[in-house]
Amino acid sequence: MGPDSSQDAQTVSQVGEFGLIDRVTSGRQQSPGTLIGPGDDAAVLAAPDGRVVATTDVLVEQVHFRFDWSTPRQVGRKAVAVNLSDIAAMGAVPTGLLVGLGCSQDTPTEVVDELSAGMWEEAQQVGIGLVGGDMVSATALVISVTALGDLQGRQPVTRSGARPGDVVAVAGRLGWAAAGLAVLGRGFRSPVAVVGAQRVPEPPYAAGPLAAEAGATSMVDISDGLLADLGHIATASGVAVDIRNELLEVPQRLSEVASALGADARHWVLTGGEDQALAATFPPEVALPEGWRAVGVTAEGQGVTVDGAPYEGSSGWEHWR
Ligand SMILES: Nc1ncnc2c1ncn2[C@@H]1O[C@H](COP(=O)(O)OP(=O)(O)OP(=O)(O)O)[C@@H](O)[C@H]1O
Ligand SMILES: Cc1ncc(C[n+]2csc(CCOP(=O)(O)O)c2C)c(N)n1
Ligand SMILES: [Mg+2]
Ligand SMILES: [Mg+2]
Ligand SMILES: [Mg+2]
Repeated sequence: MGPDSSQDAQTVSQVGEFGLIDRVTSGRQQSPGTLIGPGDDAAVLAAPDGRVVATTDVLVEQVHFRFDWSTPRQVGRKAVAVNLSDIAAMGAVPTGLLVGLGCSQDTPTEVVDELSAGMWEEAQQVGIGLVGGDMVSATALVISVTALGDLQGRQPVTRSGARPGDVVAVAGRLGWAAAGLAVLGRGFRSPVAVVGAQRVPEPPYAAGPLAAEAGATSMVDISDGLLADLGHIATASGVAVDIRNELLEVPQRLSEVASALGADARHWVLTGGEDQALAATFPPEVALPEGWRAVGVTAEGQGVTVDGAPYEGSSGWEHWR
């Protein structure tokens, strides 16, 4: 953390808006592409490629995280990770982050310090920094992260380029965060791996640019569920997607948690969000890049099926549903 502008302060209202901004911005090492960082009316980042990739995801307390389930540092990491995975899903690398934070006046300054520390931790995994943001009073704790990225000369990999006959592949974990959500939801707080996955995703950041270089025809990150997010590729590309159960590994760890809870591990793998894995389609002649595994195929048609049949039940998370 940067220097404490008010050593004995307990809440954000005692430090004030600008004190809070000082706390989270001072003493931070920005990446060399940051021409102007926090402190002016806007940041200025180098855009080596001439194009800028931009994405925003908002996280709300009680909807996306709970402080009795996760520490503020873990929430900070997750808020950044879910945005960095969207950059990766375009085949880009991240260049900088902007963070909007809303919190009530009695929020302990330590919570903001730790959120900020978590965001910086995740940002530094990919060598970037927080170049700006905003702080406002709010009735619920809300975090809005905007990530910017660079395509490094590659074409963006959209959701709309899949062709019939492509191979559907994934990189990263599937179902782990959903299993962790089930564990936490039943009141267990044990630090098992799946709970760790729900608290802090580990998106396969490098797999996005690798897929783009290998010639992926479409790509998406899995925030809502494999079937739900492949549905966006199916719709945008005008193809049918079929997931093959025999290709879809259900990790032993998930099966163990599922049998302890009386749940279905395969359902978590097919429909669980928040692992921020990547799913992409590749022409059949392409060798899958490192970290990618085939899970299905595309065909003429529409919609997403599992072994040729529509999936019974919800295919993933949808707000307000
Ligand atoms: N309020 C909005 N105004 C304009 N565009 C929006 C708005 N909300 C979402 N979008 C756009 O709609 C598209 C789909 O958004 P969505 O949030 O579902 O994607 P995502 O961020 O990949 O998924 P998730 O939020 O589950 O991580 C994105 O291109 C997003 O920028
Ligand atoms: C307290 C609590 N309750 C439920 C969940 C589960 N959850 C929330 S949002 C989401 C999908 C991605 O969201 P978005 O589409 O906004 O990116 C999922 C699976 C959670 N993480 N924490
Ligand atoms: Mg979104
Ligand atoms: Mg996404
Ligand atoms: Mg979503």
